[in-house]
Amino acid sequence: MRSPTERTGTRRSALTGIAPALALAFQAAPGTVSLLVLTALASSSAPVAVAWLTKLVLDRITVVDSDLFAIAGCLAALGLVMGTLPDAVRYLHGELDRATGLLARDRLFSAVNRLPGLARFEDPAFLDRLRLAGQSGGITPSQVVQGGLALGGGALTIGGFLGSLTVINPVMAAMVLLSAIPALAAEIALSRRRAAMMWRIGPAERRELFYSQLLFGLEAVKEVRLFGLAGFLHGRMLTERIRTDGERRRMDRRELRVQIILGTVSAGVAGGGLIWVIASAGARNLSIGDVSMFIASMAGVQNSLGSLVGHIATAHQQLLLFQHFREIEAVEPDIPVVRQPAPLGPLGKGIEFRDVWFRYSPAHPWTLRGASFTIPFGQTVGLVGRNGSGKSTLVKLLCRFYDPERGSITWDGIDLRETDPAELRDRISAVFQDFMVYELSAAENIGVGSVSSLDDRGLIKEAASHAGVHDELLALPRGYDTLLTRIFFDGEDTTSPMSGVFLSGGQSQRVAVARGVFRGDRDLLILDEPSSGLDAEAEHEIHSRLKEHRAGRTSLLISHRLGAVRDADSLVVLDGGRVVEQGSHESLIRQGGVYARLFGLQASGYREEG
Ligand SMILES: Nc1ncnc2c1ncn2[C@@H]1O[C@H](COP(=O)(O)OP(=O)(O)OP(=O)(O)O)[C@@H](O)[C@H]1O
Repeated sequence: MRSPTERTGTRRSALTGIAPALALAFQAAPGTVSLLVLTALASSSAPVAVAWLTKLVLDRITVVDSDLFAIAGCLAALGLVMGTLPDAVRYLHGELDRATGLLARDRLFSAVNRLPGLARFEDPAFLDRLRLAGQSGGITPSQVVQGGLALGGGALTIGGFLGSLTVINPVMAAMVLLSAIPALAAEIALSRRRAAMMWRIGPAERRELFYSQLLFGLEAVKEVRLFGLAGFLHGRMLTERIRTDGERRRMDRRELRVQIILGTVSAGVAGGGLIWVIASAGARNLSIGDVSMFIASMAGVQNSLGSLVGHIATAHQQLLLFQHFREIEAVEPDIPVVRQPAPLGPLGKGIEFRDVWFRYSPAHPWTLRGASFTIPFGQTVGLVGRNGSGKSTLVKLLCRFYDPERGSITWDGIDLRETDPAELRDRISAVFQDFMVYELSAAENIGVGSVSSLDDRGLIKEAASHAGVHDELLALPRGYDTLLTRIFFDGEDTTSPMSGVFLSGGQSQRVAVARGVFRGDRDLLILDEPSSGLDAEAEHEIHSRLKEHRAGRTSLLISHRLGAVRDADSLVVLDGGRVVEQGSHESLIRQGGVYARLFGLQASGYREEG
């Protein structure tokens, strides 16, 4: 038998979510919730009042007097209330949805932003949970309020009608009430199955989204067109959709079968009641008013019970999905965060990797196998090695996106595990290999390197000059205010200077370098392949500028172009997750090992061309 976690992706019972969901709704919109309670009271008592007033009218119809007109007046007023209330309720629910949606989103994103590392974002189950949490977080509180009000209001209506029905025929009243119990049980079971189904189809929905993004996105369009991948991806996307549709169809059919059975039971009870009431009226045991009251009560009880059961089932299903929201809110940090982190001062001595072992998960092979080396204060260390040797992984450990499984990385002797990740990152500037171009203006693309100085245009231009991209940005249609995008436009007219531009790969990389430079005087500068997309002249220029910028700063420079790192104070050669060579360019060349061989290969390529 499968565990609850396997079935619905969550271990908690739906009922434990009621209080947090209601609390979220009250916190988001207390006034709206109070108004909804009042409208629920009014709309649930109105049908009972209408049924009683109709009975009174029918019983007195033979004597037309002022009382009859007064009752008719009340009926008209009630009709008006019943006619307008649904619109008011709809509006109030809309308001509640918006308020809870905003608050839930705020809380969800705050919880995700609290995660210090990267591991959760690489975990498909976490991503599925995040998607369901995003869907349910905003809706569930409002659905639970709706369910609660339906429960209270429904109880009022049902109580009123059942009382009336009991006066006329207590057996029938009991039968109507009893017929609702299997309906409730069946609907609850169905809602649990639906929640489990939504968790089960999560991976297929994620894959479908991935294929559709490839088909519609700009990122893959060149390869998709050139390799003729559209049909292949389209087919994969439809296959995933057909798979999820199949699951949904099976669920809908199951629901249909249950609804037909429940409807038949309910119609049987109503039909039996009708036969009895007609027979009793024929035998003159019931008045016309009694008949009208019986029919209204029977219909009222059945309708109210039906909608009550429906609301409970919907709220139950939403509550099951709401557990994902609660689990994301309560998610544990993916790297251990100490309660009282060691204060991290400005780097004074250096950073030391000591016998660092790391793998991305126990299912993955070791990426680093006992790497040891030092980045001394004020010096530049060049890190080189074959593809997949673990260079970028070392950078990620240095930024504490993950912790080593064995060994340690120390900052002036303080183990990074003892530090606050935010404080550590505040002391680091980096240009990553897989740098970002944000859908923001050119100035903002540089300014986000240090958000507190986002509006300092002078500093932004200085950083752009350092990265050799100032003239290009100045020449854009709106200079530094031009959007760096091809997708989002400021205006309808895509030819206007308001529209965005798409920079070339090398230009984008220089903007990323400017962002790293703009971050300012941090203790450690990491440059992971900062010039991989640049032409030879630009590469030479940027390395000279970065060399100037690095002077006296502690930095880690990664590059496959060994000419760019040979000037580093020392070089570390990584192979298969181990440091295999260390030293200056000259000493490594003399050593005649991996570095000397790689350097020789690159140099010979240039010599032949020369
Ligand atoms: N998020 C991840 N999850 C699992 N494995 C990963 C992840 N990132 C990297 N790896 C694996 O770790 C190994 C080292 O990757 P890394 O990116 O550190 O190498 P690198 O030396 O920077 O390579 P390159 O020169 O190609 O940039 C590779 O085998 C890679 O497949």
